[in-house]
Amino acid sequence: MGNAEWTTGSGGAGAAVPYYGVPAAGPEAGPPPAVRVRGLWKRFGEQVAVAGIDLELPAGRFIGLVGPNGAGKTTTLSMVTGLLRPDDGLVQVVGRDVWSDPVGTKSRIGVLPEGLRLFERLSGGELLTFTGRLRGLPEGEVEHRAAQLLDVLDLTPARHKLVVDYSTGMRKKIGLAAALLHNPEVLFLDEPFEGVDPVSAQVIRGVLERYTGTGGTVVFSSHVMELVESLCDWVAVMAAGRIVAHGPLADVRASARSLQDAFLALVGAERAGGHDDLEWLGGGPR
Ligand SMILES: Nc1ncnc2c1ncn2[C@@H]1O[C@H](COP(=O)(O)OP(=O)(O)OP(=O)(O)O)[C@@H](O)[C@H]1O
Repeated sequence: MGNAEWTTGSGGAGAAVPYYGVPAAGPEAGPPPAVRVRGLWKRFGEQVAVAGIDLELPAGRFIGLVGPNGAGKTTTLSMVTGLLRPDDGLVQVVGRDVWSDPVGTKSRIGVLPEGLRLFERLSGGELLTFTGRLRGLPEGEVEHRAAQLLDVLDLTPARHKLVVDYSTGMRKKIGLAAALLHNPEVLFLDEPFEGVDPVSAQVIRGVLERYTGTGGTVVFSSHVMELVESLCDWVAVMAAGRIVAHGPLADVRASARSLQDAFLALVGAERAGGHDDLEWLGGGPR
């Protein structure tokens, strides 16, 4: 382990959270982190979706937010990107308070949300033109960037096709193009590779690697540990509404053989094993 393990005091419930990165810097210590979250809570009725998390994600990294189903990843990303109002807590993105300065923040971020809703009756090309103009980009610049993004994402042949007729993977790619068009500082992606074929996944991956290689920050959620391990250099692990570990990939993985093993140890490997209650399944009585 590269850095000493220490506790953020996160969770609001007194939980000790392994943190493997550098200590939080004061306001005077250089550029702000891509994301800073303090005491973030969200409940849906009785259900606590996010239980008072603290989180600091450094800029310029490829960051994976991982966790089992229902861990609170989508709820967290929604609150961090200004799509869902927190019950309590502070969210800053590149030093700006998301909830007191939503317009300023949103001009600096790109978002590919879960269940992306697009303007179905526009073509892919029209969608990008519309998005670029909404973002306040000059017309010529929008056309230039849109043409390049369509080309890189293999969507040029489909640029005149209506979005409603796009496949799942094509929708992810046009959504990614729309999120990148204004060259955001931080890109948030909820399950960007879900339903995407391996060729398209490789294309998306190439675009994201180029983006982080030139200083952009990617924060994406995923269940696919192999993918996170091969792409990310920083990981945050969520379980039951809390951050259970975060830091550089190698440190979160620590001595485990893989991120998958470290993940199972962190979120409870016993859940992955015991199937004693299913004695009737398969060879049992019908
Ligand atoms: N709008 C909502 N109303 C009620 N409960 C909700 C709502 N959104 C999320 N939840 C609950 O909050 C918890 C966290 O959900 P969330 O979607 O954030 O998890 P997740 O980690 O993104 O899960 P998955 O990996 O399955 O997408 C779950 O128990 C979920 O049922």
